[in-house]
Order: sequence, then C-alpha cells, then structure tokens
Amino acid sequence: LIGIDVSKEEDFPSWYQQVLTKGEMLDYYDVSGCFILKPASYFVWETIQNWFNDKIKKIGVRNCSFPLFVSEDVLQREKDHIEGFAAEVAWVTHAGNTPLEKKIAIRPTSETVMYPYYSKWIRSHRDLPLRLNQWNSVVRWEFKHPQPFLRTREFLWQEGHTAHLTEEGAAEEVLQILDHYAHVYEDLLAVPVVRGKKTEKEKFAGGYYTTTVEGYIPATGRGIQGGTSHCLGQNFSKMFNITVEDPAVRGDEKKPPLYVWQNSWGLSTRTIGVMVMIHSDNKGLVLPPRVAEVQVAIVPVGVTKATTEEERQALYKEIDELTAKLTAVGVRTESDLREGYSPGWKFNDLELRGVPLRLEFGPGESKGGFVTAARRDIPGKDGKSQIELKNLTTAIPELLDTIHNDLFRRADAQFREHRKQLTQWDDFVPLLNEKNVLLIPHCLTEECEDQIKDLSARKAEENSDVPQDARAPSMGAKSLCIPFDQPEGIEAGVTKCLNPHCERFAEKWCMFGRTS
Ligand SMILES: O=C1CCCN[C@@H]1CCCn1cnc2ccccc2c1=O
Repeated sequence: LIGIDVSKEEDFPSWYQQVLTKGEMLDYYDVSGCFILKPASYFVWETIQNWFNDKIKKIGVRNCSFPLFVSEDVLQREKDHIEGFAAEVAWVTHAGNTPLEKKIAIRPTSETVMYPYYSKWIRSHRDLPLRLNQWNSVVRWEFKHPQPFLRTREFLWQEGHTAHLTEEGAAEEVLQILDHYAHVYEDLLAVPVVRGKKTEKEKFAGGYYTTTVEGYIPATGRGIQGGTSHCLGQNFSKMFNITVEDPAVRGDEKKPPLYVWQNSWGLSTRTIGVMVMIHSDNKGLVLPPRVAEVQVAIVPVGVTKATTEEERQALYKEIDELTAKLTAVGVRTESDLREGYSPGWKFNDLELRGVPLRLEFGPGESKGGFVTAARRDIPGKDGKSQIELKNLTTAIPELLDTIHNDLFRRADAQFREHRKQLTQWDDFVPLLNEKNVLLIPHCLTEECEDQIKDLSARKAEENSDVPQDARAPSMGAKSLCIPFDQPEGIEAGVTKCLNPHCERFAEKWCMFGRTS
C-alpha cells in the first residue's frame, strides 16, 4: 500500500486521480468518461440523498421514475431548450444488428420526458402544485476532458420538476431548493458556496431565470457550479400545453386557460468531487465527518513481543467495548485488530481513506484511562490529543463537529481570501492569474461578458521567463453568478461597467472567474 506520489500543488490532476483511486472512492471504467463509484463515495451520495429527500418531502415533493429514453421528435419539442446541447445527446440506433426505425435518445435531462405527462395529468388548479423528483443518472456525451465526479458522460443526480399556479409560488420554491443545496454543501460537505443568479448568458436557455450555488477550488483558483435551481417560467408549459382553468373565473364567464409556472432543479455527484478537491491533502482523502462511512477508527498500539497473550486479548476486548460504546451513540466506528499489519501501516491506510478521527489505544492508554485521538484534518502532533474514557461518548461527537466546523472555516477563509472586489479593470487579469475570482460592477450584457472572456484569456506566453504552467494558454473568465449578497457602491446610472470597452452603466456586482 503506497501513498500518493505526487503533490496537490505540483500536479493537481494526477493528485486528484490518485486520491480517489487510493482512497477507494472510484475506479476508472473502459468506456471513456465513465467511472465506477465504489462504496466509499456511494456512501457520501446516499448521505446526501437521505438528507435531501427528508427536506423535499417536507414541502410535498414525491419521488418517481420516468423512462431512460426520449423519442427524437419529443426531445426536439422545445427548440431553445435543446439549442447548444444537441451535440451531447447520446442516441440508441440499433437493437442487436437491427437498426431502429427512429433513433431514440438517452435522457440528458428529463424535461421532455416528463412534461407531456404533466400536460396529461394536470387538469385543474387543484392538481397544483405538482412536485415530482427523480433520483437517476443522465448521459451527456461531452468531448471536453472528463474529470471524475466533475465532468463525466454519465452521472447520478436528482432532478426535481414542479408545476405551480403562479409565478410567486414557483419563485418561492426556487429559493427553498437553492437553500437546501447550499446546506448540502455547507452542513454536510463543509464546503462554502456563494448563492446567486446566473446572467442571461449563463442561465439555462430554455428557462426564465437560473439560481445557483457557486463553489471555489483553491488548488486551481477556479469557480465551480455546485447546483442549479431554475424557474422555467411558462416556456415549457406553452410548449407542452400544460394548462389549468383560471380559478378566478366566475359563473359562466369565459377566461382563457392559464399556463402553469414551472421549476426544475438538479444536484449531482459533482458534489463529491468538489468535496475531495477542497479538503483532501497530500496524504490522501480528508472526509468531512457527516458524510464519512467510517468516522472513527480505533487502532491498538504499544503491543510488543513483551506483551503477553492475555494482555493482548484484554486490550482487544477493551477496544471492542469502546467501539460498541461509540456505535451506541451514533458514531460510525470501526476497529482494526488485524495482526501482521503495523500501527504505522494502519495509520497510512486510514489517512488514504480520509477517516476523520483515529483513536490509538494501547497498554499506556488503558492504564491511564484515556485514548490518544489523532485528527485527519490536522496532521502530526498538533492534531493529537488525549481524551479520558469517562468523557468518550460526549467528547468524540463534539470533536467530530469541531472537525466539520474547522474544515468549513478553513475552506471559507480560502474562498473569501480569493474573492476580490474590484473597481479598476487593470487589476482584473493579474488577480485572475493569481487564482482569484473577481467581483466587479457589471452591465450584465452577454456581449460584454464575451469581451471580458476574450480580454482575460491567457494566450500562450511567448517570453520564456514565465514559469511553464503559467505559460499554458487558458480560458478567459466567465460570469459565475450575480451574488444575492450585493456589496454597496453601485450607483444606478452613475457607476460604469468595469469592462473598459463597455460604455454601459453597471447594474450589479457580478462574480467572474475561470471555471473548472
Ligand atoms: O439543470 C437542470 C436541473 C435539473 C433539470 N434540468 C435542468 C436544465 C438542464 C439543462 N440541460 C443541460 N444539458 C443538456 C444536454 C443535452 C440536452 C439538453 C440539456 C439540458 O436541457
């Protein structure tokens, strides 16, 4: 069992692959862009599922399952929905050697699968709000370089699809769901996110507006879209004729039918990749305790040739009792009593697997009535402490919470440190090239966004005294979101857009950055 042989700082892609494979989270699969989710990562996904299911069921969302396939003509029904995505759609064309009459798409998302049936099922305003969700996988045959969890040709997600009588009803739910997404990141994964609204350029083209939670990967300095909650307006209900009679109608007064207002919202296994990229280190995975399959591992130490058989058995018995005590208070605990593996070997294994807390227990601890705790998130001596056995069942849960809070606090500090609010355009590119995301007064027009992307793209540097990796050409900055939390300083009709080539006034502070 060897450790990670590259560092997060010097070769991030290789580091990420090794952390995932040696941490038993994932394996590579023989179809390019597809990956195997091993139990350790699937446990994270199940924990997210359980938490999110509990929240959405409280607002009346019910889970369901629609077919994987979409017929060609149904998929094309909503033109600007499919615009820009057509190249990613995977098609079934044969059964065995027999070509199909008409090719069939594998769902890349389920709007067009579900909404013909929303039209059939929704007859009266009493059927509203209709709120359905699917936990499934979708296929998008991207050609950009695949990245485990972040960009894969098939991924697991949930996709919620709801229908409401009014715009206000839809709007309220869009924000409720976005709040749950933010809490999945912050309360389960210890990952800070910025909540906001996508610009017209970056929103879902088939929708009305898109709200989003945006993360930040310190190692690459790039933003990452964490999850989106869209209001679709009446675009899809007009396309799929999803209408109800106007409840305000009186007597035999005739009123045209009302098109329903719809939302759709999605969160995927990308969450897992973001968590790994932010928290893991050069010794392997670092798992936030609330999503760790094993939260505490107890390892016998100090067993030597001088230790008698009965001393060893007594020690192991004590360890079994400690394991049972912690399990009884809801701490997911395992002990590793295997002979033939040294404590050092076991420590290395636990570090690779990201187990948040290791408890060492030997004759010394037993005699002294304590365990020696070692935090995974703080390597070396600083992460070690002695915990009295009599306090174990309160101190360990508290320590796990402390670990969660410290993981969040560190990540939040890094995000804040690299989120620069600008008032001078000349600072934009230099700060972008120093792994920052930038908050700038912006006009919110697509044309201006395109200009900023070009102005901030890094051509391959000619002069050779620029360090190699900084010379690599790279994408310009894209808008990430218009944060709901707007700083002061923009005077409508006075403050100019930061882009020097743009003549418009700034509308909002808008966050820009390179994206993952
Ligand atoms: O984000 C979400 C959340 C969950 C439900 N769907 C929305 C919007 C999906 C946008 N989208 C994204 N990739 C696609 C790829 C191929 C065809 C269609 C699409 C497509 O419509």
